[in-house]
Amino acid sequence: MSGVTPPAEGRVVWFTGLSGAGKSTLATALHERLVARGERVELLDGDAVRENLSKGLGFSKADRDTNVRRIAFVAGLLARHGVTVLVSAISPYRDTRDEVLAALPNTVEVFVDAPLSVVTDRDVKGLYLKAIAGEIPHFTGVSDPYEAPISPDLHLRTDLKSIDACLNELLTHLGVHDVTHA
Ligand SMILES: Nc1ncnc2c1ncn2[C@@H]1O[C@H](COP(=O)(O)OS(=O)(=O)O)[C@@H](OP(=O)(O)O)[C@H]1O
Ligand SMILES: Nc1ncnc2c1ncn2[C@@H]1O[C@H](COP(=O)(O)OP(=O)(O)O)[C@@H](O)[C@H]1O
Repeated sequence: MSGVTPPAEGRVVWFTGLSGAGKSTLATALHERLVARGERVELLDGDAVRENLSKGLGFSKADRDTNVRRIAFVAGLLARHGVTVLVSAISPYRDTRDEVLAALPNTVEVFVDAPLSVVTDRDVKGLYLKAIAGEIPHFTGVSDPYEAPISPDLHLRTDLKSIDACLNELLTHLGVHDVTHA
């Protein structure tokens, strides 16, 4: 047997919340900071995942659950090799979220939270207007459920705090002493 020590398991930081709540913004900012520190980190973002790993899936409960389980599977493979994995996905169903998080190592569940009125005003992708007009069926928060985490590791109110303030909370929670932005 060789004496190569396997890397310690990586963390999985799982961002959940409504469309437009700020998951991608915060996950991308955190990714940037961790990369700058030389950490091995990968971002699994809802949009990119749906264009590749989950291409063809829709937004029924069954399809969303499949999407979330696929993301968790890949996150687990990466984490096993010492990679920090940042997941950004609405992941609206509590039972599925709890199930996949329980099976992953070193998880941090981040509830990225802003009221529906705020995300509708932001309407980052112009989808809420269409969803409210009935043009997008099963739209989370409008015509499909979002089940908020009951006791997330971190609860970030993005309507009350700036991006920088949220990012600092994340870094503090992860125990990251940010030398690059001191
Ligand atoms: N019906 C419906 N409901 C919610 N979201 C919708 C829908 N149709 C398309 N979109 C766009 O898809 C993005 C959400 O994909 P996710 O993979 O994160 O969703 S899920 O976790 O499988 O529920 C989501 O992206 P984000 O805004 O980044 O959350 C939307 O842009
Ligand atoms: N504290 C905050 N954290 C994250 N995003 C914020 C915050 N405050 C305002 N925003 C804005 O909200 C929007 C969130 O969009 P996005 O990150 O794409 O959301 P999601 O990935 O959850 O769909 C962006 O335009 C971002 O600039």
